[in-house]
Amino acid sequence: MLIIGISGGTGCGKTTVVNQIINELPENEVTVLSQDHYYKDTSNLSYDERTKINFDHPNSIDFDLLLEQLKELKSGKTVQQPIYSFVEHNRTGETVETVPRKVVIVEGILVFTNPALRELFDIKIYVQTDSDERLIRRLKRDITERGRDLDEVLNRYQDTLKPMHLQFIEPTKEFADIIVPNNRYNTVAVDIVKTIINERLQ
Ligand SMILES: Nc1ncnc2c1ncn2[C@@H]1O[C@H](COP(=O)(O)OP(=O)(O)O)[C@@H](O)[C@H]1O
Ligand SMILES: Nc1ccn([C@@H]2O[C@H](COP(=O)(O)O)[C@@H](O)[C@H]2O)c(=O)n1
Repeated sequence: MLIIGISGGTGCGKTTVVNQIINELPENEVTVLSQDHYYKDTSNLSYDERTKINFDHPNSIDFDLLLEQLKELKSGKTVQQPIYSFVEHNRTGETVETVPRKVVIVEGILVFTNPALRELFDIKIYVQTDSDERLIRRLKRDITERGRDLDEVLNRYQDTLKPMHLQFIEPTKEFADIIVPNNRYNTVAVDIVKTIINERLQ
């Protein structure tokens, strides 16, 4: 099994790059663990309290569960990945059955901040996109897909997202084996990643 970590700031295009990699590889060869599904369970808090959580700080992530499930996949076991709702700011209580495959991708803004997780990655990829471009993408996505409005996204950007990006995410670029520039769709980089994956699988 080849375990690939993919990180980079919000809106940089991690999910898009993951989907491009999946499309380039044979069907059923890739399993994805998304850090977004491992936000801590906060059912003990009210909705208003949940909106105030700093979702860009490593403490918001249940790294214990993410690590445990990644290790289980590595040992050939199927896991139940939690499903998260960005509208409710909480886990839905449902899970998705996730099977071990030749390639396991773990993607998320904070996955390179955790040393134990970093140790498990055979290849670390950082997707690099300018912050203005990321903010524009984030605004469009959060308004159309995550039930947010302009003020919510901009306030979160100023209050937590930008400072956390500079403190925790950007510095983890130094751990990357490959940096993918993604201000534009970058099919050349995806081709290179595909070639490396195929070489490592032989
Ligand atoms: N290279 C790109 N050029 C333009 N839009 C992009 C590009 N990559 C991703 N997007 C768009 O930006 C938004 C955020 O991308 P996404 O892959 O969800 O980022 P992330 O997973 O890093 O938050 C999505 O709407 C996606 O379609
Ligand atoms: N309830 C939540 C949880 C997280 N976020 C934001 O999601 C971003 C990470 O996801 P990407 O897919 O964009 O990498 C992160 O920046 C959090 O601020 C949220 O808005 N609400």
